[in-house]
Amino acid sequence: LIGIYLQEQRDAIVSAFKTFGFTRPDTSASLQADQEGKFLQLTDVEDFPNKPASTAASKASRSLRSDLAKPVTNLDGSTRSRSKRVKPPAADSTASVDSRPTKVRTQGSRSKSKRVTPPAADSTASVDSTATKEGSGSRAVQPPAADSSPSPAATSMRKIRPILRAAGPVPSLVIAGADKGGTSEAYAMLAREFQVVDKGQEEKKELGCLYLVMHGAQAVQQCYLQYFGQLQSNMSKKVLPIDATPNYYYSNQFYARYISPPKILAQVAPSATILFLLREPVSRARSLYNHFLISVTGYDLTGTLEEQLEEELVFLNRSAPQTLLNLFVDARCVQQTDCNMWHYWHKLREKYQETARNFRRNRRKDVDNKRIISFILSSMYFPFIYTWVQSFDRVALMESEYFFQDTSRLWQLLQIPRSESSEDYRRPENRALTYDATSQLSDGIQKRLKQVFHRPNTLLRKYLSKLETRGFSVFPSVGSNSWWAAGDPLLRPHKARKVTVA
Ligand SMILES: Nc1ncnc2c1ncn2[C@@H]1O[C@H](COP(=O)(O)OS(=O)(=O)O)[C@@H](OP(=O)(O)O)[C@H]1O
Repeated sequence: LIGIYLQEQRDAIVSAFKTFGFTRPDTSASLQADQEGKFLQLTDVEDFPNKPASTAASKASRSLRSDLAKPVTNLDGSTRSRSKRVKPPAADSTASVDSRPTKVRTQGSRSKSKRVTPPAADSTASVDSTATKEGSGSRAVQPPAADSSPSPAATSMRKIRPILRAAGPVPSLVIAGADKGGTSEAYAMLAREFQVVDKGQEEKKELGCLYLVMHGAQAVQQCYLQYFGQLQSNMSKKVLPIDATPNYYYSNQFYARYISPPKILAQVAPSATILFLLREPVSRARSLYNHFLISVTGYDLTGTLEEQLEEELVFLNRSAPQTLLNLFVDARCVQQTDCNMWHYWHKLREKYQETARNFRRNRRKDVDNKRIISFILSSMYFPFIYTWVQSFDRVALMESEYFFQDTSRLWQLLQIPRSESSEDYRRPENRALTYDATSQLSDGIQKRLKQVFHRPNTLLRKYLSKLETRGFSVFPSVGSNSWWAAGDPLLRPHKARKVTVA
């Protein structure tokens, strides 16, 4: 932990130096370019360090293993065949977990005195249909057959298959984004098929354990222990510990400038699969706007969607954010070993809050310090995806629109045997909610949105294509018809309808 802390501090100091224009000689050329606001050539994306994420993940896991005194519970017999044995948590250590209130606990009712006991070795059914019995009742996932030149499909299977193995009281699957990308439906489909939290826990889509990132990896791990500590198959269902908190990908609530949430999560759950459902940015903005308009309080949401977007576009076109934006959008900073992208991201967001508040103050008197939602920045997916891939080698990505067309594609993506159910798992409010005229966008703003998303979407497409060749699951394939293949948001024609709330 001291090592991580020192590394974070070092990143912070170097980032601060860069922000103020002081650089080390070896990075001065790129910073010079940054400050001139020049974009990297697109070809540079292809030159992104092809650092195998597994190295990062295993390094992170190694460091946590030595740091965390408390061993994790093994949920699946298959892990017993590993050379390293995982011990169940001691009863007293569990008590200390439970006695420490966390932010997450306040979100739902949790039993404070719950003791975590190790599940019976054979109680958890392996999810993998290829699992075979090994030894006395323990189950193991068969390693993929060795192939000399794996096809992308075969490689992606290899990447994804480990999802089917529960590896302790930590999530096997994290649906990390995007909010409004269809994550509730994806979660509901999985929760219908699998036991997702332990029986004493209320089923909850967004566990939010990573919100504790400021308190370190151990706090995150302890939070998961509450949900998954006693996770066992209830016989009718197989086990798949899931955390589906869709704004993890851009760390909505962390404000942990010098901490990389994916890095911390990789220390806690290095073998987790990270799923992203990426919705076309403008549809996402529209959906987000309606969501906040109708069911969320505590944010300063005024005016129509167009007015909100206008504000953000004006901000993004100013010269000061441009420099930050270029650093952020290109994920250029991530390519330097001494730079933390999250620093630029949070700075950018903070500046937006400040600027938008000033815009609003000029128009009306009653502006307070409520948070202001950004509809554009968080849909610039590329830098986020990039940093997540640096920490995890099991990442699956699907275009939301592709998922909406046929939700059973989720089973394919995750290599889970197909479910026959064709139920609509959408939240009732999502099913009943329709947009009203306040989400209409003029041609002028659509054109400007197209421009602002051109660069991030192009980078995303290039990067996804690279990931695909590296064997990551990307659905649909980057070559086929998708909004990211188009390079620009599709800006589909949109009919105004009456708002009805269920
Ligand atoms: N099958 C299917 N077909 C079409 N649209 C679908 C489907 N499943 C989910 N959705 C739409 O996804 C939006 C909700 O996304 P999330 O569940 O990720 O939202 S949230 O972030 O958890 O609040 C929400 O979008 P909007 O209706 O545009 O707001 C849902 O309607």
